[in-house]
Amino acid sequence: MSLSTANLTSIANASTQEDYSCEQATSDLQCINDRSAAFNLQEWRQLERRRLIGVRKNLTPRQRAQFTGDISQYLERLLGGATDQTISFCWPFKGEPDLRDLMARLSQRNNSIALPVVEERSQPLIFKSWRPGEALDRGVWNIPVPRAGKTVLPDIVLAPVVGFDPCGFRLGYGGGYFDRTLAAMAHIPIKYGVGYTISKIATIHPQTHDIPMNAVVTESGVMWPQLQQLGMSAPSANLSGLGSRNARRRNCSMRRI
Ligand SMILES: Nc1nc2c(c(=O)[nH]1)N(C=O)[C@@H](CNc1ccc(C(=O)N[C@@H](CCC(=O)O)C(=O)O)cc1)CN2
Ligand SMILES: Nc1ncnc2c1ncn2[C@@H]1O[C@H](COP(=O)(O)OP(=O)(O)OP(=O)(O)O)[C@@H](O)[C@H]1O
Repeated sequence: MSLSTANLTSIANASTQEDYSCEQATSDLQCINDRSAAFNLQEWRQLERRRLIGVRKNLTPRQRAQFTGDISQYLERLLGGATDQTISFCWPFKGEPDLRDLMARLSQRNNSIALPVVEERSQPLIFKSWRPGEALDRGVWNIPVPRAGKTVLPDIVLAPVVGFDPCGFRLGYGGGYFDRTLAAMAHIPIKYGVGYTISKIATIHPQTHDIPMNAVVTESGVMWPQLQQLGMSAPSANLSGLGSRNARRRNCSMRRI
């Protein structure tokens, strides 16, 4: 038996409430698992993505501009001292924050800007260097990609979020591209999620392949995941398929520091 769309939607809605904790979300999932072995996490994620992109698209142009300005400022402060760093950004897509001005400012300060390219579906992304003003081509999903940049490995990866949770896990568009890419990189870059506060949910129900961000930057500030003490009323292992690599990140809060 699979869960009805109405049930999934009510769980998705409940999980957006501020006082709805990771623990609560996990025990709800246990409940669902008890009732139906067929709880479909992929289906749940798909619904959550659709809902969160809808919420994001409902921001007014004025709100979006205001939030984007605040996010850029927090990011600039966070990366302020950066020189000689390779920083990957994303060309704005589907209502993501538009960080093109920040790309230009950081580029002027001797950093290299890179943009991700989907060379092959379901494979890691590659990053190509790009300077503001240089030619772009239309890539997969029509997202602009550098025409002539060389392939680089970023020191800092800025990853737009469709959703994020207090443990710093992100939900993207469902291709698994950032997770695949980060898993394949020989040297581990600093990873910052970038998005709006309205995209925060109680948990993305992380799986073994999900790689958490070091911090998530929103218009409210730089949010750092804080792990709660282990062993505190942690439900039994293996809920929602949480792999051992991510098992420590079950119960977190986020702090602005
Ligand atoms: N601005 C930006 N550029 C980016 C990313 C991103 O998150 N933001 N990516 C980060 O990875 C890569 C592109 N990833 C994407 C993955 C899926 C879809 C997409 O639209 N997918 C379809 C179907 C998804 C599905 O399989 O269910 C859709 O949503 O209709 C778009 C971009 C590289 N460039
Ligand atoms: N390292 C990996 N190796 C192989 N498959 C992976 C890896 N990471 C993720 N995937 C697969 O990609 C699919 C989508 O993953 P997920 O739901 O985490 O996407 P997402 O985080 O929303 O997307 P994205 O990372 O592109 O923003 C899943 O089926 C998952 O198994």
